[in-house]
Amino acid sequence: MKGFFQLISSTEFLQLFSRFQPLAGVQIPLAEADGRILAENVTAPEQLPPFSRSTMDGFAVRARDTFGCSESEPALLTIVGEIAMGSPGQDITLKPGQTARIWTGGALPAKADGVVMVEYTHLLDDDTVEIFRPVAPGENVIRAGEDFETGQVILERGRKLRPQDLGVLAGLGITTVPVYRQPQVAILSTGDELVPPDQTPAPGQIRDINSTTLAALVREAGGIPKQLGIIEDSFDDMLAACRQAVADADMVLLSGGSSVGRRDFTLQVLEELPSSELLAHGVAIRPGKPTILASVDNKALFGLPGHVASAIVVFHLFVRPLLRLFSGLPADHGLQQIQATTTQQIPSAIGREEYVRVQLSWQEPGQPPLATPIYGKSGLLSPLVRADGLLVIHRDSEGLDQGASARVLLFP
Ligand SMILES: Nc1nc2c(c(=O)[nH]1)N[C@H]1C(S)=C(S)[C@@H](COP(=O)(O)OP(=O)(O)OC[C@H]3O[C@@H](n4cnc5c(N)ncnc54)[C@H](O)[C@@H]3O)O[C@H]1N2
Ligand code: MOO
Repeated sequence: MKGFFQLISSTEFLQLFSRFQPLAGVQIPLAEADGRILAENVTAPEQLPPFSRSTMDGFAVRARDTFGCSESEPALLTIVGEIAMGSPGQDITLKPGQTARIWTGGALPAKADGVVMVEYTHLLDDDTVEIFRPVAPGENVIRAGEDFETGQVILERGRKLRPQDLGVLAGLGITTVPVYRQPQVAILSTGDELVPPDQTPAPGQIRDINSTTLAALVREAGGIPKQLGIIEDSFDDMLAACRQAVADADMVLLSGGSSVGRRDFTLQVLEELPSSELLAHGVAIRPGKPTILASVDNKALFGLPGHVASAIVVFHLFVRPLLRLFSGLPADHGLQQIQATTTQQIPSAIGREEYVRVQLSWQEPGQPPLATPIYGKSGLLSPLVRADGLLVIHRDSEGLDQGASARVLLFP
């Protein structure tokens, strides 16, 4: 008799990922690097900024020339020039008692170490300025290399690039970036009852939901989804489709046909693929028990449960971590987690880790949010549409009392 699950724990399931490696690195244009994961450390090839710059409009000074000055006893300085924007400040060297006009972002003249804001000055004539407030050395100046020094590691491998990171790279003239290749994920739905969303189902048929939800989840997790459509419950069709999918993608998500139904070929198909290794068939979680994982070299094939909610839950718990591993990130779900307080008793059966869809309501600041379970069969989407996240109940627990504190994984 085929198809009895050999349930492993969610922790054991995640440990299976140790056999997979991140995808290779590729060089991409800086303009396309937002949100991508760095595949190498990046060091600064030069200083940023390359020269000391003023942060204010005013007068570049030798700070000690302003010491002790005030409204009643201004310092008198001789204006020896103006630093035009984009011109090298070092063309001018300040001698004691001298100053130069400067604008925000302008390059400091040689020997200058501070800038007096124009508000605290008064022009006596074209060559002489009164200074009413002293400045300390370094005041109103960003010194050369203050952001980054030459040779400093500025961004580390495994970092998800953010807009400010791209700004640093632009500032340093790094216009191609080494990032991990994004995983290509083939998505296949199986079932004779399925029709594409743009078709009207005949009696007994339903529209394919999982292809759409899984593609969106893949994209959100940093992968590139390829929807390959619906395959009928035929062993030969499924094997051919999977062979092609494995050849073209880094990961294959098959939904439906993972359970013990008469025509559930997923397991056989995954076992039949050349060089495939079945890693798991069944995981002790609810929903999501009939989840399959197989590998073909460094490629992963998931048989996800057909029930629409189960497929989403399994994606968050297992597909997301492996997509992150392929992308160069830690092999965890990467979802935000919070502690929440239950508004009612939540029963659970011993033996399977339970992921309860919950709606959160926020109390006063500093108080944990309240979590209210939204019950519904795993073939329904409405509970997930209303839910903010998944509350986790340990597999050895019979459930939670009202007012208990529990961990909630937040949907991205
Ligand atoms: N006797 C048993 N029956 C079932 C068991 C079990 O242990 N013993 N497990 C149940 C659980 S739990 C789940 S989850 C499902 C898993 O089923 P399969 O992965 O084999 O998927 P199917 O049977 O093909 O479909 C289940 C259900 O989901 C609908 N479905 C499938 N694909 C899609 C799609 N792309 N879009 C929308 N809906 C889809 C399908 O029509 C079925 O209604 O098995 C239980 N049964
Ligand atoms: O475990 Mo199934 O995946 O309930 O829905």
